[in-house]
Amino acid sequence: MGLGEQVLSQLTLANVVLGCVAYVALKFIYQIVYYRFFHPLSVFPGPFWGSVTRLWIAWHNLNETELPTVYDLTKKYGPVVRVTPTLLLVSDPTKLPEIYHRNADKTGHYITGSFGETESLFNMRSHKTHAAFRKHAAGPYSFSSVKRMEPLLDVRIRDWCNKLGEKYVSTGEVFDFSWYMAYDIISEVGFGAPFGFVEKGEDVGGLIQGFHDGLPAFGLLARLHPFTSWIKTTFLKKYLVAKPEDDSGIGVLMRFRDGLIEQRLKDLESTNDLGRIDLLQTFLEARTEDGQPLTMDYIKAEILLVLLAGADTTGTVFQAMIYYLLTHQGVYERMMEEVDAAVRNGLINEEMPQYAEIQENLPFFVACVRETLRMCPPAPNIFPRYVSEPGLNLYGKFAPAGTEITGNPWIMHRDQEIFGKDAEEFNPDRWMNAERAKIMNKYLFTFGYGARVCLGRDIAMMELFKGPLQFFRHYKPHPVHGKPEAKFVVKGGVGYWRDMWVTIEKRPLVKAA
Ligand code: HEM
Repeated sequence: MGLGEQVLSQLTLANVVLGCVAYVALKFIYQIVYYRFFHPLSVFPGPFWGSVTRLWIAWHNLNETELPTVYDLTKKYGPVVRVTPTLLLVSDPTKLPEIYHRNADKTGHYITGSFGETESLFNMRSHKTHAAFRKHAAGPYSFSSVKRMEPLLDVRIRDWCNKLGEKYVSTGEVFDFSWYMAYDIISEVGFGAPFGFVEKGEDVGGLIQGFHDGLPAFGLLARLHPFTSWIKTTFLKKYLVAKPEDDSGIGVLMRFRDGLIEQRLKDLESTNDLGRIDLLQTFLEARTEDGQPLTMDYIKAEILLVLLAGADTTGTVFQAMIYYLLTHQGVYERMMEEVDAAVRNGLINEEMPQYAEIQENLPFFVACVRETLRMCPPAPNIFPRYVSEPGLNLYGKFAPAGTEITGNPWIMHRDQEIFGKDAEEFNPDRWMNAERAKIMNKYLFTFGYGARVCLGRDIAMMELFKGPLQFFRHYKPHPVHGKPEAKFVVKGGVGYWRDMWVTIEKRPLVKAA
């Protein structure tokens, strides 16, 4: 029998299966040995499984254990930990400028799919492409535009405060302090009308639920990115990429967005000037260098991003602030004394305090907001970038160009060198010293860092200074006993509070003397 025939005679189904299994096993062993001992990042410390496969971080992400696990690892291994075969997690905030410099490209972690197929600013990986597109969005999001939106925010905050009075103070009803005001404000500044969360007192159209349901896919797609890029080239793509036809998850928000845009285009058919100052209108009016409008797919992606990035995040910070003040009675009392004195002395408008007045006259209240943003960033996530040429020296070890590198705001904000020995504690006083506050602000990572920093930061800050202030002036929240304890959960890299059960009582409203 010839050699060929001998080989063919062995080609049974069992042998083929065995061969495949052996091939996969050998490849896996090769990957383990290579990544653990020969890869350039093998000089950095990290957990065994994390350093040889991305499945380790994906698994923790899915189990909602990624944040505590990697935080513990930074305590064990120091300021740089290898958390995937190709990704270094840095916990030292002074490294932020080197990681997030202006030419740093985002990595494949920002793969599109979980939020739809078209790239928004958030997903654009090349810093050059991003810079070209960010120009179009910079105007609408600029501080002067946001200042013009302040009266819109005032209307929503007023509505919300009234609604709370009607629905909860008069009945004494227990409720789960939620994001409703934040969602209505975002739709007001984004599309010129509230979603109606406050009005209806419910999660309209299941949008919040849809967002939360979409988070595990967001986290997984990103963490398994070389693999998910490949899957997107196969027939399985249709199961990975969110689309408006989906019954749950991000599809719900996409349908909602499409309805809003369709309505706006219809309205524009009857008149060219709707007198709108919302973000949707500014995107529709934006023109490229050669005078062309932005494509509808791109506008849709940006508008979805406003919904995804703007509402839940601010709502979560608001919830966190309630939580910290409920659990730090002394801080709450000091904050309220400052607020009441400022109203009595005519330093802030007694009906609706304005953004500039708050910043100027309520230092301790402002410190409480900043401390909440430090302690509880609503995206306690990884934000990876590629190290660019010629590579990066990290505490005597070399990370070559192309290495993926990231910080995580939740971890960086607990750095004791920058934020103090009590960095794990909620202590707004740390912000009361101007010199110290300047340094801490420099390394605050809640809104990202560098050229890709959050575009909606001014909108969020205005909302976070005004909304909680009005709430605390009008109402005193009380924790509810006999309900599950409030818990900060992180899904797919996005955090939110579960079980923020409170009752509220009306406070006697302080007036100007
Ligand atoms: C407390 C509230 C918010 C937090 C903590 C937050 C956080 C962030 C972070 C961390 C990034 C950068 C991500 C990265 O480096 O990959 C980002 C980007 C972005 N955020 Fe926010 N955000 C908030 C509110 C908002 C609001 C209210 C809007 C819109 C109305 C918004 C719109 C955006 C946009 C458009 C980007 C992409 C910017 C770019 O890549 O050029 N965000 N946000």
